[in-house]
Parts: sequence; structure tokens; C-alpha cells
Amino acid sequence: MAGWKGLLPSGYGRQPEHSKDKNEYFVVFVPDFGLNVYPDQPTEFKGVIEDCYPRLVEVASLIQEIINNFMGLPPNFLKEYNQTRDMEFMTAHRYFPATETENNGISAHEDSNCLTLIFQDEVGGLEVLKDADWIPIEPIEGSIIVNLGDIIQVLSNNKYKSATHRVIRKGAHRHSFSFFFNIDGDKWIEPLPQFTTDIGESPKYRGFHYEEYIQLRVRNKTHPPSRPEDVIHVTHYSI
Ligand SMILES: O=C(O)CCC(=O)C(=O)O
Ligand SMILES: [Fe+2]
Repeated sequence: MAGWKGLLPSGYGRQPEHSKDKNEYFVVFVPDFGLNVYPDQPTEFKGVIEDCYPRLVEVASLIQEIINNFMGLPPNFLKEYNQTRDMEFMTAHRYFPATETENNGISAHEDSNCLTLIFQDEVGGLEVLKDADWIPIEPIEGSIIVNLGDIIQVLSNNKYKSATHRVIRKGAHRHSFSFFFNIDGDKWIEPLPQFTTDIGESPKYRGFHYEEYIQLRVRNKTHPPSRPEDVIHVTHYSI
């Protein structure tokens, strides 16, 4: 838990006035750590969240195994590399209706973690960047959207892309729910030999401790740089 302590408070939050992102959110960390702040009402809230939590871990672990296999890694490689389940968190977002002059919900970004599960309501607005075009991710009831994050991009030496995505606000309030499957802050992240030396490719990133990277990413939010080129992305570690 060391990685998150003091970085992101749990519970309700709203983007600061200076932020271009227009949403409010509710953050939940690993329930066993006892750091979560829940509302009193509705009374079922805490129980439902804490019931969902291990199921989300289970689904994400299964998807990690599928990713392990399509990356061509030895069986259970990612499972053994990513053993600690301390850094997961989930966020419920509410995006306010667009106004006549602006519609930014969440600016374009990549998630810094391993993989994210997103559940969205019927309003829509999530978009993913593909070959310079923004593709809307149309709501499909009962579906889960899976985004690969920066860790997979670095491990695979750019073979698998961390999804660049954003939320455009529509005419109605939009609700979504994201579960961020993560890795321990102590972990050293660098391109794996399977994607570099074994195939004669040079690494595209220098190694880093994950905790250092998330601290830089949180700083992007708490102290937004005035120049867009100073916002930290995983390319900070590019060689
Ligand atoms: O609300 C969504 O659909 C996406 C949220 C998101 O991208 C994030 O919180 O990183
Ligand atoms: Fe995201």
C-alpha cells in the first residue's frame, strides 16, 4: 500500500476548478486496508462495493492470464511477476452534461497500470485513439471494456500499445466505473528479454520503479504543468 498512501484520498472527490476535466468521482482502494471512506447512505453501499471487489480482482487476473498468453510469455509469467494485490483501486465517475462551449470529460491519456476494466452506462462518450482517429466506444449493455496500460506497453517494448483514451461529455450525465488492475510500487519495470535481446531488438525504455512513475503521474494532476509538453507520460523513460 506504500505506493498510494497520501497520494490519492479515498472517497468522494471533484476535479479542481483549474482542471480541464469536468467530472466528480468516488475512489475505493483495497477494502482490507481499511482506508476507504464510504457514505452512510445508501446503507448497502459499502457491502456491495466490498462484494464486487474480489470479483473484479478475479476477472482482471483472468484477463492478465489471457494477455500473458497472447504476448507469448511462459505460462503464469505475469501472474508470478505481478503477485501483490495491494495497489488496485476503482473509481466511479460522473461526467456532467456538455455545455455549449466545452465538452471535455477526461483529457486524452494512457493508464499507467497493467490493465483497466471499464463499465459504462448508455450515455457514451469514451473514445480510443487509433491511427490518429478517435473511435467512439459505443455502449453495449453487459460488456466490459479492457484497456491495456503503460506497464504492458513497456514490458512488451511497444509491441502492445497502452490505449490512448478520453471521455467527451454528451448531453446527459454519464456514469462509468473503472477498475485499475495494478502492480506493486517496488516493482522494476523494463522491456522483457522476449521483446528485446531474444529477438535482436534494442530496448525502447530504461527501467524504473513503478512507484516513481506513479508519483510523477499523480503530480501531473496535483501540479498540472502549464506547458503540455511537460506532462509526464511513460515516454519519460524512453531511450
Ligand atoms: O469514464 C471512463 O469511461 C474512463 C475513465 C478513465 O479513463 C480513467 O479514469 O482513467
Ligand atoms: Fe483512463
